[in-house]
Amino acid sequence: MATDSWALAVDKQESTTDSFGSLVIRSPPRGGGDAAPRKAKGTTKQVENGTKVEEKEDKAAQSLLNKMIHTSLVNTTNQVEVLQRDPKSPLYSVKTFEELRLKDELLRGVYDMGFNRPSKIQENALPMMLAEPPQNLIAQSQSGTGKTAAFALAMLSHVDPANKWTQCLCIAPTYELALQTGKVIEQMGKFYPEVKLAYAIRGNKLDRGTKLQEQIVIGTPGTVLDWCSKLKIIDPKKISVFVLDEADVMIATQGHQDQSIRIQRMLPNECQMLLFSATFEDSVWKFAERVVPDPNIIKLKREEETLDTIKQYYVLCNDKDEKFTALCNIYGAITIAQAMIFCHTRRTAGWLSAELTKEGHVVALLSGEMTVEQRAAIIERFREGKEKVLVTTNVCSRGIDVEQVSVVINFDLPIDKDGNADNETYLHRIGRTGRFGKRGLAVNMIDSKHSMNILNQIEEHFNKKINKLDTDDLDEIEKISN
Ligand SMILES: Nc1ncnc2c1ncn2[C@@H]1O[C@H](COP(=O)(O)OP(=O)(O)OP(=O)(O)O)[C@@H](O)[C@H]1O
Repeated sequence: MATDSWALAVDKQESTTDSFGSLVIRSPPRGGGDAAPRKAKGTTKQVENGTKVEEKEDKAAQSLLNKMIHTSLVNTTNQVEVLQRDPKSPLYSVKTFEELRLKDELLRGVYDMGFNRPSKIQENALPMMLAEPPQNLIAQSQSGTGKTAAFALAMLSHVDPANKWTQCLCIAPTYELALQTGKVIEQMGKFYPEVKLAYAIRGNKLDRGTKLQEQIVIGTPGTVLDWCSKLKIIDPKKISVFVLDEADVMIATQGHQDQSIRIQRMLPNECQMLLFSATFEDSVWKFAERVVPDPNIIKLKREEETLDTIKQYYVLCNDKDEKFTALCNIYGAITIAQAMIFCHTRRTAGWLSAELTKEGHVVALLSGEMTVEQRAAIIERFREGKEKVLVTTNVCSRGIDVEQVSVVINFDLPIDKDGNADNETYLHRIGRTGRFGKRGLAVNMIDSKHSMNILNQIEEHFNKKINKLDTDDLDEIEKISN
């Protein structure tokens, strides 16, 4: 992978940031008839389309939800691994936005958004993205770590506002994700009176041969491909920065992978290729290598979630009514700041939240048929402490980071599609508690031989014994909360 030509010259960065204008937005169509629905499907309704569709839609909805609910960066426990093409090249790191030598107008945009310092991924990726000659990059870091802001800044930095044609092209997997990213570019470019942004998304109909003047285009692969080829609205040969965002979601969407590669093939060799992903399984990596030749690689590793600070118990019950009684007993015996309760189906979640409400609890219910906006609003209310109990199915529970959650109840244990223990989901669920060094409590409700078997699989997987709790014995429950 090493090449002789690698040069990451920070002192040359100025040359990439010399001319800027303001950002004028070509607005996306509002509520266009063919706008993709924001509702997360992907559950039973989509069965006829097969499991791939389910996965795709959930991933895109989850990703959108993450974007909507992330207000702060996960900054503390991350480590960066930077794999550069030339091992001899220095690892550049910038500690302040000033050190990036951004144009003043861009700096103003950054500070106006409330950013004081670059996040880890920004600190590492931006010097590479702004280097001369342009460097290709594959970057992976979890959701909410500042990737979008990083490449938005890179695109804005590369644009020459005097040139009235599209110079930067960014593709995102869905209509909504493209809009969210567009918003970040709009905000960041607030102080640049000449730079314009256009949305290549369904519903934004332009005539064949229209010569687009916007320097930045954000869109979905299908429409971008049409604009570059059939409709000749963008001249791909004039693109100098190509960003592929959410690569992991992209490949889960049928057709997007091919379309992305077709777009990439139309771009000139010297075009800078940047690819971002929140996760990096093999399939993403293979795709990334096809899209980004000769890449620098940045991976931001999150510290492993650990079960060490979480006390885990199980409760033996015969049916869901007994599980509910056990739950009430736990609530009667210990003070719970906030709790998350996971159910296997929407039906159980709905039933449970109704029962808890009857008992006088203020309950929030989150389930798969809700729109992403509705989910984001519920999660926000829960984070603000307006409700103390969140009952949820698994569908939408990732990305919920609530510090005050002290108890996680697995009303139903997580299982994979083959009916075996879903260890990763278990870790993720109970990892909601016991954060930031606080001690957490996780209680698993067992109501059948099968669920006991699942629990045993989980114990074995994590090599950790889960003790039995007698919820009829109030003293015993009190003890576990100490
Ligand atoms: N340097 C920074 N300082 C403070 N906040 C920041 C900084 N960079 C980004 N943010 C904010 O952090 C949140 C997450 O950033 P961003 O959306 O760029 O993350 P992401 O890694 O792209 O997430 P996703 O994978 O979900 O797209 C946003 O609210 C953004 O405004």
